[in-house]
Amino acid sequence: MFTLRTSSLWPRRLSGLSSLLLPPTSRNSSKMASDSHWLSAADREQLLMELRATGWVEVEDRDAIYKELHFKTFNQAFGFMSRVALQAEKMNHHPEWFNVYNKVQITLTTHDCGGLSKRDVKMAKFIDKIALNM
Ligand SMILES: C[C@H](O)[C@H](O)[C@H]1CNC2=NC(N)=NC(=O)C2=N1
Repeated sequence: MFTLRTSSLWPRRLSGLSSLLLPPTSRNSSKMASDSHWLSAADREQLLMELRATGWVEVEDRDAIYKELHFKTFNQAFGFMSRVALQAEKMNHHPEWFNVYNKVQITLTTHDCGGLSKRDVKMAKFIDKIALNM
């Protein structure tokens, strides 16, 4: 792990460089953090319109989106869930879901901010893409 040691004499004008010297994961974490913030009103309108078009609906009593997927077989449904599970781990963003045989019910929301964030949109688009290819 790379740590940047700066003395109190560190020239202020250079202090801004310290964030550039941090390993990329540290910089990305701020991006990741912004992705888990509540959607802005403008983003919300546009992004939810796109998701409604592919069958996502807004949940009534919470800031979340929901979709029900039906597959030909349980194996296809489980295979779909396995692929989504790997993506969820990769994104550190997990669906709330329920499976009975060939049916998968999915609710997406960001627990860290108590509502919808860009991560939910990214996960929903991933789910739509995977479901099409099952
Ligand atoms: C500690 C861990 O990073 C957090 O709890 C992650 C895990 N998966 C998550 N999934 C979802 N849907 N929302 C979150 O806020 C979230 N946070």
